[in-house]
Amino acid sequence: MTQKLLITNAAQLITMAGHNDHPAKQEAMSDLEIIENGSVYIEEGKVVAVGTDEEVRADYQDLIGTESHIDATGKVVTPGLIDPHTHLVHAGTRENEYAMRLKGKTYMEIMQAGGGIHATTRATQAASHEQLYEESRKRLDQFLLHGVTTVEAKSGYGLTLEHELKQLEVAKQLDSEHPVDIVSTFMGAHAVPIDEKDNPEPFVNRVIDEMIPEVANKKLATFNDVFCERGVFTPEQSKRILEAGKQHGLIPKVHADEIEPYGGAELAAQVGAISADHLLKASEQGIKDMAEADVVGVLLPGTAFFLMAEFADARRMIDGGVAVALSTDANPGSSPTISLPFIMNLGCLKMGMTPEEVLTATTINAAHAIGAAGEIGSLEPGKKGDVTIFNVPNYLVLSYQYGMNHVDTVIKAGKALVLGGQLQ
Ligand SMILES: N=CN[C@@H](CCC(=O)O)C(=O)O
Ligand SMILES: [Zn+2]
Repeated sequence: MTQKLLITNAAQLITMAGHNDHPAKQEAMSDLEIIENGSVYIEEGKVVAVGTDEEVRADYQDLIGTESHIDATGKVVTPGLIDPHTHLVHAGTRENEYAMRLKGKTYMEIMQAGGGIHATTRATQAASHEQLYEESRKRLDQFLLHGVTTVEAKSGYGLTLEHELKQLEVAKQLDSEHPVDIVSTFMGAHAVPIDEKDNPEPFVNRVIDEMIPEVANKKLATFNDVFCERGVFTPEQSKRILEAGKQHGLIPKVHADEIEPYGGAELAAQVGAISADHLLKASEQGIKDMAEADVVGVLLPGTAFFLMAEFADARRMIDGGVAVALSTDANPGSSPTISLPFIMNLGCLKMGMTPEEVLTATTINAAHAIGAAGEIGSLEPGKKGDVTIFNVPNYLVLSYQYGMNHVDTVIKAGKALVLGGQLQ
């Protein structure tokens, strides 16, 4: 039987149409392409028709009132939200470090003393494939309940070939078994193993000579990411790792200028990265380089919030011509949340973004940050039938009422998986 779904009469249908070739920049980030009293028809997982209720309803009258009909009267309909930067697959939590930070220890001090990423690495190495799968599956359910239909997921808590592969294989299995789509990133260069911290070169060489070829050979990742930060990987080491990935078809991404200005944004532009992420301390030159090289700036305000750091200057980046996307950075150390709607609140309240810009940043621009704008990120004929319906009368309420989950319905490839805020 043909799979059909008709969504009718949304108070606002936010389509985000028209930005498939390039991410939205500057004024275009405010261009939501809203249809009032809008309807969408999805068939076999793909969007077929988008328009006013009058236009669309006429062709699909027979579905009204059936199981294949969702009445969105009084609600806001958007493309399924996309989270373009997560550390989804990991074991355990680090609330003990949170308590230490509240007493004055810094994130980097904790990491350099063997905690931080190293603590989660120990837990992730010790966890079985099944344990990691189960922990991560629960997080994916939470993402779905918060309106997210696609996430990027990084490795980087394995730090050996065996355990990096384990993380990526868990992500692959989740991608095929859980309705939320996963796009994978290899991040073997997330930290230098603590017992090698005084001599990182052999580890850098293992990432380049052993891990990257094997990950690429097994087709376990699309992207290759590196934590370019003082005390972690230098710009020179990062560049070697990213160039090596390119040789094996892995597209570069950079954890850039998170703790201090370190040339990460400049490096992302130089190597042709698809995105540079964090950017709290990005330099003027780095922002200029990113705008010119079309590197998407993935901003993670949850991390600044949770590390009690100064927020990235989204306003300066958008005005300077950088296409901005937003993400949770979901991870156990610097941003233990899966709430993309809360990240949207922070985008407005702490980074100078407008309600229109944060919607663009979590839909079409987020799709561009993971190279998926041809398939997701907007509601246009031919795209995946991924839809989020919010129980609010207009989109301004989403960024105005903060810390709340207004998600009512989530549709993945034409199938309703969340109804009335509940997983089905
Ligand atoms: N900054 C580097 N990596 C992660 C944090 C990882 C962790 O603390 O476990 C991030 O993006 O914030
Ligand atoms: Zn990260």
